[in-house]
Amino acid sequence: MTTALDDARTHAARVVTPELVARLTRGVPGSGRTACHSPLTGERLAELPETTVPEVAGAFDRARAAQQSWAALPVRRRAAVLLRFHDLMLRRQDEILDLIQLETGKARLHAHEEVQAVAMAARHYGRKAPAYLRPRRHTGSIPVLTRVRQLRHPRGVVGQIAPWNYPLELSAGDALPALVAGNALVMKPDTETALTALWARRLLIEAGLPEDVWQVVIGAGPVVGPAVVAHADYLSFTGSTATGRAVAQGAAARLVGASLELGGKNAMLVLDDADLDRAAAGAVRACFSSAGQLCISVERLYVHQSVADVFLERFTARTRALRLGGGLDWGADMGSLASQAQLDTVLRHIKDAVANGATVLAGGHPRPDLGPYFHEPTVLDGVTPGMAVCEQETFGPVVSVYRFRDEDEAVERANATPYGLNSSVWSRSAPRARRIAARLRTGTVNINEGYAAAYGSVQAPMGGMGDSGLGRRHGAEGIHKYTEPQTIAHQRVLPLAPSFGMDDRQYARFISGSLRLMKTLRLR
Ligand SMILES: NC(=O)c1ccc[n+]([C@@H]2O[C@H](COP(=O)([O-])OP(=O)(O)OC[C@H]3O[C@@H](n4cnc5c(N)ncnc54)[C@H](O)[C@@H]3O)[C@@H](O)[C@H]2O)c1
Repeated sequence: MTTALDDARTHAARVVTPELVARLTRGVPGSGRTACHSPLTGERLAELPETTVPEVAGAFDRARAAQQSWAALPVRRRAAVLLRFHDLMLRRQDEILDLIQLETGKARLHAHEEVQAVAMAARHYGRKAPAYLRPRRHTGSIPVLTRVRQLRHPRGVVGQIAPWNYPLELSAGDALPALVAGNALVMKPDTETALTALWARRLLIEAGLPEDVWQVVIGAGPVVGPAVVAHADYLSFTGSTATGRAVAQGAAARLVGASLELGGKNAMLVLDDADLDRAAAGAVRACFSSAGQLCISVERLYVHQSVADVFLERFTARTRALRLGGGLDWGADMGSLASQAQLDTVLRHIKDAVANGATVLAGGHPRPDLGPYFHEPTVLDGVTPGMAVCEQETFGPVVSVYRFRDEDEAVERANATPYGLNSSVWSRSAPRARRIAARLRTGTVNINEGYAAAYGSVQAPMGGMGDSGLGRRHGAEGIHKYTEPQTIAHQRVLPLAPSFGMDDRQYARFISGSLRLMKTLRLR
């Protein structure tokens, strides 16, 4: 009889062949050697090049040289690469789904969320980049006489640092707007999920990206990360709040910009008029997608006291029914945690909560029979302030349930965290839900959805308030951050200085008169 571990080993050997690793790592600078592992087995998946600090500088040199001719292409030519990438990725999605599952341990459905998100970003920026980057006219200092055009130049070489939890979305998804804006890129993925980022890079090269425009460097975060920060013209960081602060300090010292997509402790509010079946199903998805290792997943569930018992019965029944597994097929609803460190945090948070009086309504146990880092989806009740699970991001399949009396209390408690990434409100009354949504201090709010409605709306900005970060991805903000706006003002006929024999006083009067006239004519 084969075990889950035997199956995972067989899949790993079939998918991650030496030929694939050689093809994906071609061009990655690295005189050292490191390795990535599969959470499904806990064993080595592939040996990878390890980039030294001087080699990171070399990657920036190559990217800088390649950026010139990439930026000189018309935007439409660059955008066409994204559209071809979109088609290629959808055609070859099984390859990347296998790889994401092997590198992260997540269920195929959750790996597919990444393919969907990256396809949407590729299509959005592939179609809209020419409009986002088009030169704009503005009303000048003296209307008609001052002609103003605003250009958007690429920043140069963007340094991108990515985590392991959504390795396709947080590598390629964030790279696409930077590249289409005319930048080159030096990316440091998490070593454990570097193959996924490298697969996306190789596919973009097949779609027409010049080889050197996207460089990948691999190595330990505290070594290679600061080397990226030391050379980049702009930084795009996704990861924990603690590391984000260090990156922001490095960027500040060099006076380069940075966008920081950081952690969360996201709340879901179930109001007394919510559709409880829909809310229970939505909560399962919002809490346990990618085994809760999703920055916008729900870790705090606030339920109106009048519906709490009914809601909890339905929610816990659905939670217990989730099928756990690590097969490279569509058979599991939830996969593994990504590492021993993730499992340790989950075990520590549950143990601390239970020791201090919380009760486990569903789950609560690791599942070593399925693989080394599997853990049941877990629902906790009776969690109180001071418990680790109440204050800190768990980043795992653990949610705490709290009851509230009225809207004001729900909003106040949902906002009582330094984080401000995502939240969700469940109600049958749209005006009521929208009113509450506007009071929540988070970068995105979903109504009658956990996270996907806002995240999937790639035209609209997504990002965090407070300790959840700075800057936004998606939409205009998600591409304009990768550009330097430049204003070119052309003064025609009348100079902006005393002229035509006027002295300073006459000139000042003339200007004041013009300002009044402009106000009367509503010209500015
Ligand atoms: N807001 C978002 O969009 C978003 C998305 C996904 C994950 N996250 C957050 O990411 C965290 C989980 O990811 P993680 O554990 O990989 O985060 P992390 O901060 O440990 O690592 C993120 C990346 O930074 C690198 N790094 C580590 N030390 C560094 C340093 N000193 N300088 C520069 N880079 C360094 C790592 O190697 C990795 O590539 C969670 O807090 C999660 O909420 C946020």
